[in-house]
Amino acid sequence: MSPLAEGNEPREGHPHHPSREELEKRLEKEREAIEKNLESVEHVLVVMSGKGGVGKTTVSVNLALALAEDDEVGILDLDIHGPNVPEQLGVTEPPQGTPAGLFPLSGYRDVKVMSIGTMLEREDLPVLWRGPRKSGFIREILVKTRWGDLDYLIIDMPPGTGDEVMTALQMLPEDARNVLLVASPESLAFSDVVKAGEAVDKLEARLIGIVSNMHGIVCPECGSTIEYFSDDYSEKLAERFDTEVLARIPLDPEAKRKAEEEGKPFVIAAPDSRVSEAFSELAEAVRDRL
Ligand SMILES: Nc1ncnc2c1ncn2[C@@H]1O[C@H](COP(=O)(O)OP(=O)(O)OP(=O)(O)O)[C@@H](O)[C@H]1O
Repeated sequence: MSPLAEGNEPREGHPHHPSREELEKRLEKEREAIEKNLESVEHVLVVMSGKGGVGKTTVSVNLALALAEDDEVGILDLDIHGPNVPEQLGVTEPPQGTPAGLFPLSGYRDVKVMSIGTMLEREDLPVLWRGPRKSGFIREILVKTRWGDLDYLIIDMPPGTGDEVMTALQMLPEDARNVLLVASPESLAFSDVVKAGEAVDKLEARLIGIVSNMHGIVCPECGSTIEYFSDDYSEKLAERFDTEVLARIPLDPEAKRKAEEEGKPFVIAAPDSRVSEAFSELAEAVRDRL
């Protein structure tokens, strides 16, 4: 409802607060544009987590690269406050903006990247935006990005279930609302991931599975994976949401060292590591479920 009584709108050229109906119409038009825009994309996968730092971006980037071994892949980074995707995929230039839309640049393995990370004037300054501006930005990116033909588009969300997640899931067409939840085997993250799982349901999205990150540690001496929790909370999550743990990604110190040294993701810097193997398994499971 407009704050002004109906029949008493501001004069032409005066500040105008759009009514709920006007807003709904605008959103509907944008939804249609997004649907049209995604016609050239075969599958969309939204990567979410309930908690920061569990490895959502690591999973998005390495999964994208594992899929890109055989398929055309794009990645949309919607983590407005911590956009790390371009850097991890070796993209430093901003996307090409033309009247026909925004054209993503390609990183390693030709993965197409779209992120606010390469659009900012100053990388060292924070983005201090309130909810409506973030939502507007996400809608604009979804409307304007020209992905071209893709087999998979991975969307890396910020942690939690805030404005960005709600906007993206509400604007995506129904068949694009496929969610992969990143969890960890420990109890600490459990209740937060449960909330994210509940949000998936409320936002009428489809949970395709759970990935348990930092699941055990790879012994640098013998190469076996050492479990360090007696209970597996990712399994409990899968039971709760009637889904499956699609992959268990270990913490691999040796792969991490190589990745740090080269400044590249695990799958590129340490292709033969246990962690890269786990990402290939995840890619297979994702292919099966989409
Ligand atoms: N399986 C793993 N093995 C080793 N290190 C990992 C693994 N997964 C993630 N990390 C490291 O943990 C840190 C956090 O990961 P990442 O940035 O992917 O988390 P995130 O959930 O996206 O964080 P944010 O909440 O900031 O969005 C990074 O330094 C990453 O390299």
